[in-house]
Amino acid sequence: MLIKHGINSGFGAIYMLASSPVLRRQQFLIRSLGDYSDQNTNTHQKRMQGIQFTSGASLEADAEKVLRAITPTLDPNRHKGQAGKIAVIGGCREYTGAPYFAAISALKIGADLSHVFCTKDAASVIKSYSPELIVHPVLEESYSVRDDEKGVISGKVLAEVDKWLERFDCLVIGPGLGRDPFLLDCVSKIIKLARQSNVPIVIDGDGLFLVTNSLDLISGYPLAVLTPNVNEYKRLVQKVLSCEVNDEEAHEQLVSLAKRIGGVTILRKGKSDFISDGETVKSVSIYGSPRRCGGQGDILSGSVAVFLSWARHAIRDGDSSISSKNPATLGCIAGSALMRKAASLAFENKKRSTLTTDIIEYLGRSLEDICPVR
Ligand SMILES: NC(=O)C1=CN([C@@H]2O[C@H](COP(=O)(O)OP(=O)(O)OC[C@H]3O[C@@H](n4cnc5c(N)ncnc54)[C@H](OP(=O)(O)O)[C@@H]3O)[C@@H](O)[C@H]2O)[C@@H](O)CC1
Ligand SMILES: Nc1ncnc2c1ncn2[C@@H]1O[C@H](COP(=O)(O)OP(=O)(O)OP(=O)(O)O)[C@@H](O)[C@H]1O
Ligand SMILES: [Mg+2]
Repeated sequence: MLIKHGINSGFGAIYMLASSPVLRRQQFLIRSLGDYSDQNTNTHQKRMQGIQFTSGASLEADAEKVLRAITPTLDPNRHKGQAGKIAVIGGCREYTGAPYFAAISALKIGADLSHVFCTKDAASVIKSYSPELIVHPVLEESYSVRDDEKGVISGKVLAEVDKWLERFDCLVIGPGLGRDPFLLDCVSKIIKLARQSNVPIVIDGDGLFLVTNSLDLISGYPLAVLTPNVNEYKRLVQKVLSCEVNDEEAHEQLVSLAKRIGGVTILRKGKSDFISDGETVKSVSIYGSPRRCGGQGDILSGSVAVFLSWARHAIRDGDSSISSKNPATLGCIAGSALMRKAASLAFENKKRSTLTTDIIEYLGRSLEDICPVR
């Protein structure tokens, strides 16, 4: 309706409104949904349009449909690893919760193996949270490395990660990583290696601090997903677009941001989550939880990693219910929806005392409600 209204407003009205944010927004929506109106004229294409534009003029994604399309069936013929091998690069002296939340969420959703590459101090703590995680104490912070050893140690860190890299379906870089310059320098090299091997990467937390200051690391890599919260988004907009966040033209700004970083996918977290790959924008507004305890973004990053991997497989298998060819946007839609559904179930039960670990306990049931195991 919004679009028709905009088109039929008459030239005079359009002319008068030419500079208004409302009209610019309508024009943006028309551009963004261009494919949709083209498809409307062709019933076959319309039937085949699948996921991407099922909500008509609304930006709201049909997240349940995405979840059903990409979640693999539990097939007894499959072997360990085929449902996903995820690695989280994060965890330092200060933060051990964040990498744990991301890595355990990946397993609870259905990945087969979840690794964590962290500093030595963090490793035994993370192992003690869960025997399910495979923890590599390989990262080093400046305080434990002499200046003259830095080259050698950096080479060792890279070699340790490289041994495993091609086995992973997706890396999550940043939860609880910290901001130590030496450690971040090693992580920059890990990102370069991942790109060379075409391994998808979800960048969150301190990983966003790193890439915001070194955009070349991810620029032009379509298998990169950025999951900024309010602060992280503000820093990205300032750095990339050299302006402030503009909530009146939020969608246009998000699309421009993703485009300017060369078509990476950005999931802007907030009251509603907004997702863009520089071409389209989609929202996920499923009711979540009013509790804002720390760690929910970490659940999201681990979830997006799993769903992105599954979406890649579904697209490769030619699943006809998937019209989008971008596994990154599908992974974001699915991860966002599942996280919000789990948060709402946890809140129903625990109210004000809801914690991140409670939400993690509802990931399995939330997915089961949408895609029951057959
Ligand atoms: N258990 C663990 O191990 C966890 C570890 N984590 C890890 O911590 C690292 C840093 O990540 P981060 O999220 O604390 O950094 P960032 O976003 O810069 O926020 C810093 C401060 O900004 C503020 N602020 C926040 N939101 C705001 C808003 N909407 N609007 C306005 N202000 C807002 C607020 O401070 P306030 O202003 O309230 O004092 C907030 O404290 C990273 O590695 C991450 O993975 C987390 O994952 C949590 C669980
Ligand atoms: N106001 C809100 N209402 C409902 N859900 C929200 C709201 N803000 C964020 N969320 C949801 O919570 C999840 C985490 O977003 P948040 O902005 O808290 O990330 P974060 O700050 O990176 O978290 P973390 O503490 O893990 O670092 C996202 O899935 C998002 O959809
Ligand atoms: Mg965060």
